[in-house]
Amino acid sequence: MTQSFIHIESPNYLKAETLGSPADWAGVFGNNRPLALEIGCGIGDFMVKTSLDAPETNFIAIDYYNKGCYKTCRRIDRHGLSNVRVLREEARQFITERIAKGSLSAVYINCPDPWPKKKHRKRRLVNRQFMEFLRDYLAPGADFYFATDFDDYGIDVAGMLPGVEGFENRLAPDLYVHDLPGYHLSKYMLKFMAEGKRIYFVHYKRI
Ligand SMILES: C[S@@+](CC[C@H](N)C(=O)[O-])C[C@H]1O[C@@H](n2cnc3c(N)ncnc32)[C@H](O)[C@@H]1O
Repeated sequence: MTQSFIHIESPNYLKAETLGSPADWAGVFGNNRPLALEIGCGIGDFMVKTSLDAPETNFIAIDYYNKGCYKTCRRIDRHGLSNVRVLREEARQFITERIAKGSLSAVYINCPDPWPKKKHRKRRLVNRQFMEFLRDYLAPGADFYFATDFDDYGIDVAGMLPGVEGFENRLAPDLYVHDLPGYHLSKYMLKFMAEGKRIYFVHYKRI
């Protein structure tokens, strides 16, 4: 069955091709506040809760899922949020083309696709190569958050990050925790927790 493409009519929905490379985010938001990015925002529930907590931060929420962007925009608009913009974009391409190096104050990745089959693991978004790529776009002191319900993905990322230069573990001596006070729970986290699964939270700082 083919899914119909939803046209998104929202003042907070942007088309990347209308932006510069890198984009002028201060111009987009009309201020020079810190710039945070959520990759794979899904339906936008985490983004709404997180951006409501931090009105002094500008947030970009991206997902390459059209319906997710639509739902995220609906939520953002309903809450009258002016500090979030949504784009239907693939993470690596978007960051490369639209984000200035050293400019992100935080990156959030919640429940990225786990690609559970061994032969598909190389398709996972977060690995050493991705972290070395992302490192250049983070400002000094920027936060990196990763959360997954998938044991093997959580343990892999938690075990890989200490070996990536330029990051400091904010949860040390733990490599990950199953409860991160103050961090909002996303739709997928809640779904997996209801199934009795534990979430692996990882939190690093760019040094
Ligand atoms: C399992 S869902 C989780 C959604 C949400 N973060 C949550 O926790 O409820 C993963 C989402 O990430 C998006 N996604 C996966 N890889 C992506 C990429 N490379 N760039 C942008 N979005 C991506 C998918 O389209 C999907 O909406």
